[in-house]
Amino acid sequence: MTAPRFFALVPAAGIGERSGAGMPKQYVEIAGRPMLAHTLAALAAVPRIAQTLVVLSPADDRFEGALPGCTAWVARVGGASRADSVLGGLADLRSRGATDGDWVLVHDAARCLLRPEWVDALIDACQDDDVGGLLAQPIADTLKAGGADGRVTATVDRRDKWAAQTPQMFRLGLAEKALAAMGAAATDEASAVEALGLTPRLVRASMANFKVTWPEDFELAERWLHQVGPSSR
Ligand SMILES: Nc1ccn([C@@H]2O[C@H](COP(=O)(O)OP(=O)(O)OP(=O)(O)O)[C@@H](O)[C@H]2O)c(=O)n1
Ligand SMILES: C[C@](O)(CO)[C@H](O)COP(=O)(O)O
Repeated sequence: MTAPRFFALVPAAGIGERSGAGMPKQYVEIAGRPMLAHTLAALAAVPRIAQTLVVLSPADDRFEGALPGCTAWVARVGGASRADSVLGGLADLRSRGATDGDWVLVHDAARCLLRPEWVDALIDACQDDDVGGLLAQPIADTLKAGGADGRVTATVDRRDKWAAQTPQMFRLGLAEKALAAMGAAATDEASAVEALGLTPRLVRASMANFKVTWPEDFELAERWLHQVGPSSR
């Protein structure tokens, strides 16, 4: 039996509506480079990852101009939801020779502060696991549930709560089966795997691995990137 390989899959087919950027947020420049370029550079710095596949929207006309010379594989198979885009990417990986037993690390294009050492920590923690797992961060704030009127409806016990991040690492066959069963309702791979009755492993990362979502997040990401410095990207 051949050893499983590790592939990264970066869904980058979103429109970035909440960011207010007026363009897909993965192409907004942060510290002089499109956000997507930072994300791919972090994954390229992980020697155990055999190859990274970027999933773009079929209508994407920015990628080649924004990331010239990019050596990642590209598949224009993005769908209406993140889950659809990931499923399209998994099928593309399969068409390139990946098999059920290979590991796939799905990572949001929008988490551009990823550090290679967190990816290594995830792989170390999960490569012998029966299920797989994800980077995550224990909740540090008191958690409130809110109603449509903008008022608190409850304070939620935070003691066992984690904020799910990416990469999320599962075997190709399991990720495909789980996402196909749950469909667009799956906001991440782990929730789809959980719906099959399995328990993904939580691997602590850092708050710095946040997802650029809102307009103010671009400046925050830029500040972090300047602190980390270009040499480690
Ligand atoms: N149909 C979609 C929706 C999202 N994504 C990707 O999934 C990641 C996480 O999604 P999110 O942060 O929600 O990005 P957007 O969907 O672009 O943002 P918004 O919801 O504000 O429109 C992003 O890298 C995004 O490009 C995708 O590939 N295909
Ligand atoms: C996958 C994810 O980043 C984990 O926190 C998140 O679920 C993506 O959610 P979004 O609503 O598509 O941004």
